[in-house]
Amino acid sequence: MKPDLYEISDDEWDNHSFKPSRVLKRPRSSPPPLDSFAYKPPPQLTVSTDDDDCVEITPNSVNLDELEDADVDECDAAPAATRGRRFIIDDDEEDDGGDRNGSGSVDLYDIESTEDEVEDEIEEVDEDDVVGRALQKCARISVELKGELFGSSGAACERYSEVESSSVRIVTQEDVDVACGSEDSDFQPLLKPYQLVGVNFLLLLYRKRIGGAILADEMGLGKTVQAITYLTLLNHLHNDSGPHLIVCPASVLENWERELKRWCPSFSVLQYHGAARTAYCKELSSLSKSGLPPPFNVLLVCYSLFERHSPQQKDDRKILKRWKWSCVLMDEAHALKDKNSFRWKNLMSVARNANQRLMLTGTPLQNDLHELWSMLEFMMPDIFASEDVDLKKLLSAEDRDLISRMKSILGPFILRRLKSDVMQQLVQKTQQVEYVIMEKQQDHAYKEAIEEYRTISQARLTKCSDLNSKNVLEVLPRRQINNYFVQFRKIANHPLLIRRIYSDEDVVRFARKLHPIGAFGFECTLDRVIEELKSYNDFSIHRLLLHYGINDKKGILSNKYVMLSAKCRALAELLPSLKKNGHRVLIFSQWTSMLDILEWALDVIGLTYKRLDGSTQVAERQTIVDTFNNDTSIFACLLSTRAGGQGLNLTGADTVVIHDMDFNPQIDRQAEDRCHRIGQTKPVTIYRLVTKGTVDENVYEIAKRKLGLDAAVLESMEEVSEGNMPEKTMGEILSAILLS
Ligand SMILES: Nc1ncnc2c1ncn2[C@@H]1O[C@H](COP(=O)(O)OP(=O)(O)OP(=O)(O)O)[C@@H](O)[C@H]1O
Repeated sequence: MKPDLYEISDDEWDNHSFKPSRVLKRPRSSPPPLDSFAYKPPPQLTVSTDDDDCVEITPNSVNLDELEDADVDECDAAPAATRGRRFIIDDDEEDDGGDRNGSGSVDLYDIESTEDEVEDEIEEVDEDDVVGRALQKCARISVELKGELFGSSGAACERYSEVESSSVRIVTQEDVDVACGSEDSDFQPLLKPYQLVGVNFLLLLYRKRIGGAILADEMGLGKTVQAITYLTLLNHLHNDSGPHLIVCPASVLENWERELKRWCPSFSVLQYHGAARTAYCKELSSLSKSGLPPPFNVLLVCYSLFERHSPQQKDDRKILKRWKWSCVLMDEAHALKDKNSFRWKNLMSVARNANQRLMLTGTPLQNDLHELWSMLEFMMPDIFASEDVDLKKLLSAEDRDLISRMKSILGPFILRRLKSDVMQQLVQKTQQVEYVIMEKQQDHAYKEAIEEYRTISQARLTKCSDLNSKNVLEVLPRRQINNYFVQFRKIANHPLLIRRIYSDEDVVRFARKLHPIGAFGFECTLDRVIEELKSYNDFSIHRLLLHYGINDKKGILSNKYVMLSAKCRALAELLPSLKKNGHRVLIFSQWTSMLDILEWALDVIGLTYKRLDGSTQVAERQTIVDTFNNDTSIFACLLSTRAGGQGLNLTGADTVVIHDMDFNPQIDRQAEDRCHRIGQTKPVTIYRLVTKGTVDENVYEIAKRKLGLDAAVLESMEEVSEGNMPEKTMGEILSAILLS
């Protein structure tokens, strides 16, 4: 079965390409803190808010020819007028009334003729400078918007509490009560104060006709709730009842529906996935073809609808493109970090004509600045269009001036609050790195792999006699480097993830037994079965033998084999003591086969658990979450980092074990925050397992370095220092192991 959005199967691991990261050097001068809606003191600007304060942004349509996807049809050819956004500085139009075409009584003037003071803020840029041009356009709106956000009072609002009083100007909790309340329900829609600021931020951008926004609060601070309240208020204040399109990972579809019912009971919501999709697709198709409005206020879909090229998905997307969406809302919007992906392009072809593209993500900066740019381009394609320019080259993480400029200019479009800033009452989160030490068998397996790969590398090196290289990148093909690295990671996690116990002779013997019973299908030849089994790891062979009840002198493995790994042994010590002290645990791994082994380990240790990964039926996922949260007799929940790490509320646990870390630390951060979020009452502890003396340690170093970039762009600079780990790409790491 095709895995879910981010699920990585073992096969895909083999093809995984790890991107090298960059070292952040100490900045020449510290960039300012993120210039955000919530925290920035008012700039000392003299922006006029007199009449005529309207800016029209010149449409800069995305080149449709770039979309390779056959999806692009007549629906994409939106009139230019709908692409350009009007930005109104004048705030006295209380009856904005959903007039989002810029018609009505407001006067407009061209962006080129803004105030002199504004011009002073904007640097001259070269015409060919894509990034500079975009930032220049953005700066114009940014300057105007800042003036609007902080008012003319000039009152400083460094801290959240001050922002609360100075910025909450459009709606208050009373408005939320009226808009979200329902007579049929006891539910009290009470927003936390910072959430009220968030809803006001979104409403302000809507009223200013800014076509996009990023709500980037840290995970678990209630982005879903703020976004839904915002949609409710659009209906209540602006008579804008949609239709809205919400795109999210499969695991959180149910949660969205549930939260929509609670916070927006008046909306009709349709989940367009699985059985519901089959039931509604004809009806929706004929309604949209006839130009009739959709029979819902909110349509909930998964990202997967934009990823594939099946006729069914193409039809679905055609339906979506026929309607004009008010707000297209992307949850876990870092899914749009690659503007060359089908997902990005297909979703853009639906979202382009929406009034607003609202992005929710707790981790906006995943790896590099060009990924952030992809999101920005999605959010406001008119401004951030980069055509076919290679952004990777333009957006260097080492360009401190660029980072500083981006932070300052993007501030008004991105609202990011950290838990430490807004929720002093949120329980403490403690991070712990557990270095575990391999015992004999695992250590041998690791050393054997080093020897084997070293021999191959040295042989290659000798062949290229003119090379006296110390870099495997010059000696081995990229794919082989990836494979070696993955093999090292596997052994560091569990030696059963490679084949070492079962010899080729064993495999042939098992194949002779499995072939006649059709274990691989009766049409499969014996040779093919042997070939297939040879590619299996020890654990997979063991499981197959177990399944078919095949045993001989060296057949099914005994339970002691599951404890061959240092990590499993560490868990065998840690978990029972956690249980004894009343804790409950989420255990994350990136590999589904590792989760299988962990199930075995938990059985051996004698602990109860649930499991959720990409192969779990979407309809079942919320049930698993609810069962785990409510049934305290279940001690652990095993999750794949990709399918289980996003959006889920698992506050039933207070401890997280990251069994194997990701190169991208944001993925692990997402996982940690499944239980460190609103609703958590106990202090949370995160354990990261790192196998000593293996590439695990390098992965941990790389992850730490990437977090430094995140801190530089989105947070304060405190975390970035010269003490960062030395720059070691995967190639360099392998060079050190294999060519030394
Ligand atoms: N004002 C509130 N009142 C009651 N419950 C709330 C409130 N705000 C958020 N919650 C609850 O807190 C939990 C976390 O909220 P939510 O899922 O919206 O966070 P999030 O920021 O979207 O997280 P993630 O980034 O992980 O998706 C949810 O169970 C939600 O119902």
